[in-house]
This record gives sequence, C-alpha cells and structure tokens, in this order.
Amino acid sequence: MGWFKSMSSFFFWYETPKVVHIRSKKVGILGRFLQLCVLSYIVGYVMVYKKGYQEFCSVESAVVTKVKGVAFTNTQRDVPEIYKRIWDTSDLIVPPSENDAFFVTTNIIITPNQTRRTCSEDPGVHGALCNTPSQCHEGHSLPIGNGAMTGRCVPSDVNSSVNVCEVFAWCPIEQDVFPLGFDRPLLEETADFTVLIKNFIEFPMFGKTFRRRNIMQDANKTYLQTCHYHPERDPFCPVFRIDDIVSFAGENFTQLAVRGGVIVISIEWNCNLDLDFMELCKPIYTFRRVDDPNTNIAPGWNFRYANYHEENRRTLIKAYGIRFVIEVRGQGGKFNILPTLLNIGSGLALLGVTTVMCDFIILYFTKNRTFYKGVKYLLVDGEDAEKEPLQSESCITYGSNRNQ
Ligand SMILES: Nc1ncnc2c1ncn2[C@@H]1O[C@H](COP(=O)(O)OP(=O)(O)OP(=O)(O)O)[C@@H](O)[C@H]1O
Repeated sequence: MGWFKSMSSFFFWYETPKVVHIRSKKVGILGRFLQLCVLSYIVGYVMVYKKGYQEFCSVESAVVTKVKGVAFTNTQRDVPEIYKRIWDTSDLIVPPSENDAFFVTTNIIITPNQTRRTCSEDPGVHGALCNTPSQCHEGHSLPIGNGAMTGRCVPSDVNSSVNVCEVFAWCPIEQDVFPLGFDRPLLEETADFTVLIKNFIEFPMFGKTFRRRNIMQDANKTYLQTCHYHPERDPFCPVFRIDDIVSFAGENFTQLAVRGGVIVISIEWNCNLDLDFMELCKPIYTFRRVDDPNTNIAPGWNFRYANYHEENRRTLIKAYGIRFVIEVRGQGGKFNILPTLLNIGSGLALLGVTTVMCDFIILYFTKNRTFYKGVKYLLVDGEDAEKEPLQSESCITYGSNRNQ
C-alpha cells in the first residue's frame, strides 16, 4: 500500500502561484534594479546595439584588380648583367588577372637560353652525385631532378670537383641563387607599385537598389591616378601602395620581398540600409600576413614559368613574390517587423525572469528569508475548505501595516 500512498500524494495535489506584495525599500530596489538590467539589455544591447529591429543579409561581391608601376634595375649596384633591365607590370604581375587575388614578383631567378639537350644534373639534387655510370639509370629521373638520366656519370658543369649523372633536360639547369643574396630582393622598387582594387557589392535579399562599389561617387580619373589609401588621411581611396599594404600588415617590405609571402586584404561592409546607403555604406580595409614568417622550412611563396622564344629555346623564370588575397565580408541590415516583434516578445519573456531571480534572492539570501518563505508558500488542505465557510475575499496582510 506504500506505493498507493506515494502515488496519491503525487497526483492529488495542485500548485498555484500566489501574489505577495512586499512593502520593503530594499526588496523594491532589488526588484527594480533587476528589471532595469533586463530592460537595458533588451533596449540597449538587443534593439540598439545589435539592431534587433532589422533583418540581415550577407554581402555578395566581386573583386578585380589592376597593378601599375615600373622597376628599373640598371642603375643598381651589384646587380648581375642579365638582371639589368626595365620591368613593368606585364613582366611582374603573374598571371595578369586573377579573381580576388594578385601576385607581385619581388625577387626573380632567370635562366636564359635553355634548350633541350644533355647536361650535368644539379649537384644539389638528392641522388644526383655519382662515382660510376651504374648509379645513373638510363631513362630514369630523380624525384626532384631536372631531366631523364642518360646513363653517364660526368663532372658537374657548376662544380667540376664532383661527378653527377648526366641528364637529358632543358639545359643549362637552373642555378637556384638569388641575384642579390638573402638580404635584398632584386625588385625592391615594386614597393612603390600601386594596385587599384575594384570591389562591387550587393545585398541580394534587399533587391537591386542596394548595389555599389568601393570607388566613391565623387571620384574622378585624376583622383584615382593620384590618391593613395591611408586609414586616416584617405580611407576610401581604392588605390593602395604595395609598401603601405605590407606595413599595414605589420611587416617589413624588404624582408618579405626576398622570399615572398601571402597577405590578406579584408574589405568589410557593415551597412545600415535604413540610412543613406550611398553616403554611409562604406568599406573598411584591414591587412594581415597569413603565411608563417618565422619558419625556416619552405618559407615564402615562389613558382616557375617559362617564356618560349622558339620551338627549342626558352627563358626559365623562378618568381618569388607577394600574393595578395582579397576577402570581402560584412552584412546589411534593414528594418523588418518580424525580428522586431520577436525581439520585443523574447524581451518581455525575459522580464519574467527578474521575478524568479528576485524571489530566489529574497527567499535564500536575505535576513528575513524565513518570514518571506512563510508568506510566500502556503499549504492548504482542500478538505478544510469544504468544512469551513468562506470568511473573506480580501487580501491577507502580514506585518506591522496589517491594519492599514
Ligand atoms: N594601380 C593603379 N594605380 C593608380 N591608378 C590606377 C591604377 N589602375 C588604374 N588606375 C587609374 O584608374 C582609372 C581607372 O582605371 P581603369 O582600369 O578602369 O581604366 P583604364 O583607362 O583602362 O586604365 P589604364 O588604361 O590607365 O590602365 C584610370 O585613370 C587608371 O589610369
């Protein structure tokens, strides 16, 4: 019968909230303070700061770039003869056009006049050194070799004191040596190159009205050809000096340019579409280097390509440089009744929580908690109510003011 007793004690009772008016300065201040906190959170943070009355749409964008500049290495000291020349963007921007990125060559190793023939393998290639021809398997190529082995072991073209396998390849084989060493890049003048970034954006959720680009409406040709972006002096100029980008990313151009690297240009559009779109929706640019500057293993950024002059003659170029990646982020917000009502509704629900918090504090942490518990919780027996006639419908008042 024990189970029946506990079942009946679970089923045959009912709990209903009771309203207790507490006339107390301390408790009153506590309650109002908690309500004020919740109200300021709803109004200040949710509605004003987070714009809870708006619906949001991520920005969609397209980016194109154009680099301009000229580098002249003829007058520089220590420059090997073959590197003394004029370089323009068609020589140094590879490929000429990319989506959301561009590459500026800052250091270069040129191997001119290569033809397909036999020559000695680079002694620096693992497995290229030999003592006997049997170590050079005819027709095979080494994993990072430059050609197919002929089966002969010959003195190296670059260091005759060692023997290396002969290869059939584009000869002469590239000598992987920086023209100006590790301290200076050959094309230091690329620091003064400029890039025009054209960024077209839209907020597709809100229609075609909200479309614009990062070139301001009042900009003209002369302005574009002469302005340079600066976060304080000219924050909306879409033309950036390469050196400026590198320093805004916290790097030193000369050091970075020797082996190359990767820099991200972030364009952020956070727009309030309820206000003047063309006047107030403007881009914010930030810059950061993303490759690891402190690594000794495979540092920087480089690749090879060749310029072919005729069927069997080419110039091999190993290009080191800075790859700039452009990312566009942001969102546009516009008034919508649905999020407004949702946020007001959830704010009102949150106001109810203040009662729970206030109850918790006065019932467990105040000096008079026993008294408050006594008046808050009341255990009544339904059977007694049946027996006793209705005495009063008015409120019961406890404490010194009970007769007021
Ligand atoms: N990297 C840059 N640095 C400075 N000005 C630039 C740069 N790229 C373009 N401009 C200038 O911005 C303007 C708009 O460039 P856009 O490429 O749209 O026109 P363009 O007439 O084809 O340019 P251009 O023939 O000079 O390359 C032009 O006046 C152009 O000279």
